[in-house]
Amino acid sequence: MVLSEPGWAEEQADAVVVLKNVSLTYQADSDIYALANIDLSLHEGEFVCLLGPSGCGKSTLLKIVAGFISPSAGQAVMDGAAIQGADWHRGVVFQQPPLYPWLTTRDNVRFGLRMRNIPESESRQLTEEYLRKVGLEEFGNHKPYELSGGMKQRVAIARSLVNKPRVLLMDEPFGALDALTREQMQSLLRNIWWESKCTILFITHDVDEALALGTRVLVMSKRPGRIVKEFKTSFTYAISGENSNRVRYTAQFLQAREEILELINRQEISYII
Ligand SMILES: Nc1ncnc2c1ncn2[C@@H]1O[C@H](COP(=O)(O)OP(=O)(O)OP(=O)(O)O)[C@@H](O)[C@H]1O
Repeated sequence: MVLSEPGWAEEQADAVVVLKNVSLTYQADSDIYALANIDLSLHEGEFVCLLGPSGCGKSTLLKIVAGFISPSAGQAVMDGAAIQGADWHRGVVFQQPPLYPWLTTRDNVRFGLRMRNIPESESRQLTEEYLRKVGLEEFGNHKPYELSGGMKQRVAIARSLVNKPRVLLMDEPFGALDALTREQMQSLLRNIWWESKCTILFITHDVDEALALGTRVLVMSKRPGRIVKEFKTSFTYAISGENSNRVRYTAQFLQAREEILELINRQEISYII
């Protein structure tokens, strides 16, 4: 594993999304400085995990990339054009999947395709393909209340992926799941990422999850959030192979884990002081 500080210049090549000197201030009773001077590039096919103390601006950063909010300063760009509003090229998955309770699994997955007026036969074929990919082909006619938490999250993932987005933005998608389901979902996501080659930005509070999935792990400072350290990682490849769990106990994995935890804890402590 190579450890290195974030470098703006070297990150420009083959970037899908670029945030350049982005800051975000929420206008509340008093101004809330959520993000400060963020320089970040997401490259084609990367799996970038974002960690940091609670309230440091992770979701804010993701919302800027999604196009839900605009930076107060700086630029957010995708494929060379300013990000302006939400767009199906950037799929978003939240911790609590906002599924339509009155629609079946199949219709929830198809919803975005219908909005985009994709022809019926193509939409049907894509929906079945993605239901299969997330292992829900037998639950197409179920309503959300008939599904477990992990299954609902599978629907949310399929609903985003069915649009074949170039970028998938995930805000603590497995945070509410039990440990076993969480590991199964990580494995499912890793396979989908590998197969689809889409670029993923993934927020988590779980250092092990970030190291097990990411090809790059970014650690943010306390608010106003800045990216303070970047770890290039490749554990995800080994974990996808045989004897996967051994990787989690290797010296490299444990060292990276300790370093990241120490960085975050340092931020949390100085935040309290
Ligand atoms: N719409 C808003 N209006 C005002 N302040 C906001 C708004 N959204 C977020 N904030 C504030 O901005 C800061 C960053 O919030 P954000 O949700 O981005 O942090 P986070 O790192 O994702 O937090 P957590 O890890 O706890 O989910 C927090 O202090 C939060 O209270």
